[in-house]
Amino acid sequence: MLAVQNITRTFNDGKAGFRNVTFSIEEGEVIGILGTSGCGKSTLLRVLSGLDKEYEGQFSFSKRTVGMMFQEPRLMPWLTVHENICFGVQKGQKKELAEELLKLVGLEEFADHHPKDLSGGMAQRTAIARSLITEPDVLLLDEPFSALDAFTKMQLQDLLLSIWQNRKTTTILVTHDIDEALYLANRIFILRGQPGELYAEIKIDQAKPRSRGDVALAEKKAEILTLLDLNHNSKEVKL
Ligand SMILES: Nc1ncnc2c1ncn2[C@@H]1O[C@H](COP(=O)(O)OP(=O)(O)OP(=O)(O)O)[C@@H](O)[C@H]1O
Repeated sequence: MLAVQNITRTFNDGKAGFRNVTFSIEEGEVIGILGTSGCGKSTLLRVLSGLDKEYEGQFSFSKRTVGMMFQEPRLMPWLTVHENICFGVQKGQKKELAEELLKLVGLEEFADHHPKDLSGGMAQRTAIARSLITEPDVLLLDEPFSALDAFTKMQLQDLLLSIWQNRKTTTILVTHDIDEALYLANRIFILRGQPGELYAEIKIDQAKPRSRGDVALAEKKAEILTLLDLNHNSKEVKL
């Protein structure tokens, strides 16, 4: 579905956002991208989305309709929920899909509300529905739930999971949340350094839905923390 070969993004000031990144993704996979702040995760997603064309190296999609979602919902304040979902779609088109998506994200009763009348979680639900209206082959999600409280976040992770179970949309999820990546991803890529490079890949074989308290996932979490240099053995802490 996606083959990325040795791509690097260097900015005008000569600094690279990330470098020498190579990977490939199969159709229907959910890929989590984890890495500490500033290692180039958002930059990588911008390149893959086509928003940023100033990169070296190559990547190709075998199919390519991309849906994108960001940390903040980026809704048009003067449009209703329904109109926001259909934004960019020709008038009168995709009517049934819009209704289906409203139901899917649980906002049927709020279709005529404006963004100012929505909670943060409802606004992100609207953004999820909007990213799906083009029926994308791949969803690119840049920390989509990181501004939400813990409970809303878990609800929306479950919503994303049910969307994936229904549609098997190939998904790349950039996140700071290791538990989120472990809950949703088939593979997790760890970026490290500044500029970031692909440092490790962790495969998560557990079938979905997964239990958030799964012992095997906890072991993977410890492995990831070690890879990120964040798993400090208490014996080594000097006071
Ligand atoms: N337009 C730009 N011009 C110059 N440097 C940039 C630009 N955009 C990003 N960078 C730099 O590229 C590096 C990677 O930034 P990026 O936002 O991709 O990191 P990130 O891993 O997504 O960080 P965070 O997790 O904090 O969102 C940073 O050092 C950043 O300052």
